Amino acid sequence: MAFLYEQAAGRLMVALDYPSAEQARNLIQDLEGIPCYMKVGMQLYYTAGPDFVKELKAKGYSVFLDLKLHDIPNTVKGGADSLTRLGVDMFNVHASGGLKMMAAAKEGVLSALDSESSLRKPILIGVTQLTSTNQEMLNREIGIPGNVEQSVLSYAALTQEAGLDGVVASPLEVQAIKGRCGTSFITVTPGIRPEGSSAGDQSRTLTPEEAMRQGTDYIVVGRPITTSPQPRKAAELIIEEMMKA
Ligand SMILES: O=c1ccn([C@@H]2O[C@H](COP(=O)(O)O)[C@@H](O)[C@H]2O)c(=O)[nH]1
Repeated sequence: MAFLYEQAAGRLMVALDYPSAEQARNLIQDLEGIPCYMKVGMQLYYTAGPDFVKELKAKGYSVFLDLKLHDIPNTVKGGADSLTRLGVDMFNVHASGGLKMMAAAKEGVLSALDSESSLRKPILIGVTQLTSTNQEMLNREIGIPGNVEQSVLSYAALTQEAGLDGVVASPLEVQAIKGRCGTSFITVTPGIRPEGSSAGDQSRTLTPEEAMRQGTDYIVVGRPITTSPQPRKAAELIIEEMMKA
């Protein structure tokens, strides 16, 4: 049972979307002992920076740095080099940046690993279509024809061609991605909403149990935990649901 619990908890990524390190530390203290992944996004990173990532690593957490790099290839290569040296366990780039940009990110990872033997290789993934994007937005605002799943699949295939390890997508697309790219191609899925919780700005959602049943590797959960009056209980309930799948 303890093994199953640890396995499930290790596939839960808690999104530390806070405006200050202090607020993030309060949640981390509340979740102490739960062996989950911690996800640092732009809000926290822009204020707390690399030192906060180092603090999480010193506490023993696996860290997903969700900065979604998107720039010209040379710049992304430099960014990827820096993030690999920082020691994050996972980071991402936008697949819409294209094949060369994603390949450059991988080159950045490899150049850092070549120059410092103590570094570990981070998992590098591509963002397909944001889980807040719906069909109408995709076609009318973003200007991509076809349905969301087709776009997600074509970005997943491009990400794999660039040599990356997996993608960020909605749990609704996991089976199609695994079917196209293989089961070892990693899926990281935000857009997770336990029964009865508000979707907010998310469009393509499933519950934790449903997402796990789709075969996803990691689920990302922010507000259902961070805005709960009892964050630890919310996280424990999500892990219980994950274990049911
Ligand atoms: O397509 C994407 C990519 C990243 N995210 C991030 O995941 C969390 C989700 O937070 P919730 O509060 O559970 O909605 C957040 O940090 C996003 O930046 C995403 O939602 N969708």
